[in-house]
Amino acid sequence: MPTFLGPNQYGKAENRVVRITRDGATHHIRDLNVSVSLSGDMDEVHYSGSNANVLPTDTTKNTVYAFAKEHGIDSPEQFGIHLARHFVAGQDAIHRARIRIEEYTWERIEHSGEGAHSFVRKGQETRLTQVTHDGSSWEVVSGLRDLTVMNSTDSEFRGYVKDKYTTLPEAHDRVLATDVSARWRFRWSDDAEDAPDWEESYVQVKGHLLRAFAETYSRSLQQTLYAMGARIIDHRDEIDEVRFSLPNKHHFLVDLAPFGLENDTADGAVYFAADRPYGLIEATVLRDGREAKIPADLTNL
Ligand SMILES: O=c1[nH]c(=O)c2[nH]c(=O)[nH]c2[nH]1
Repeated sequence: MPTFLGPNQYGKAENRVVRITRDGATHHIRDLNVSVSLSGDMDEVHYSGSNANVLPTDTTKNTVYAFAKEHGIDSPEQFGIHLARHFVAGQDAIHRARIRIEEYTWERIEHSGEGAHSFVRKGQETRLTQVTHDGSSWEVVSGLRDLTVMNSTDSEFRGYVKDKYTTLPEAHDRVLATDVSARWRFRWSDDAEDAPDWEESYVQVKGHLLRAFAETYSRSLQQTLYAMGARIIDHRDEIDEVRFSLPNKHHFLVDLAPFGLENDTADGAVYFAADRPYGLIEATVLRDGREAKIPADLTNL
């Protein structure tokens, strides 16, 4: 045969599942986007069209909804683990399952009426997880995207390389803003070990990331990135690796001199918030002795 089949996977992408739990008049929402990718003995479906090993993608979709009802959704990670285990353990031909989940969070609307069943979608970050299972080992990489943060001072950028094309003035006091996209890999990889408390872990990791952003006097976004990753690794024993992709959301001082106005950071200034181009700062922070496994390009995860 002049050709042969390379890596392949299949499944149902972007199953939108909303699970309401009732606790008397108080309701709880979990709102997920779940993508299932399966791989294994799938040569024949590609070569000859035999579907003998193919669990339909439609069935994988149904499984997501049935599991949400039967088992509930304690955390995106736990839900992903449950699904991955089911597909690999339940089908001889399926050797590996990868479950990707995005979670959209809802905040309770405080009001003086009856019941606790009104929510407003939180505009902040999207929580993410990816669970991969091959029948024996696990990889859980969680994270977030679109967590927009800004420091209105305590940031500078100077002392950089200058060549004949450099025009950027040194900044002694600038705005530092970014949309944080981060992924962190858990050490847990074996059913036999105790799994982390996924909910607690997420809240704590996000808190450390934000506090490191706020508390680091920044000489560059690179330095701030490292401080955020190092703080997570230092405080969260369950995590071995953190990867960031941080667009530098540039805020340029507007030239108001033509209008006889000084525009100086020292007494509060007016900025032009540019949307593109943007600096893009990406790096991984690792626990000593560990290897980088999260893909360099987070759009692939
Ligand atoms: O924090 C920064 N890092 C850079 O590498 C860089 N380059 C640049 O033009 N501005 C900035 N800011």
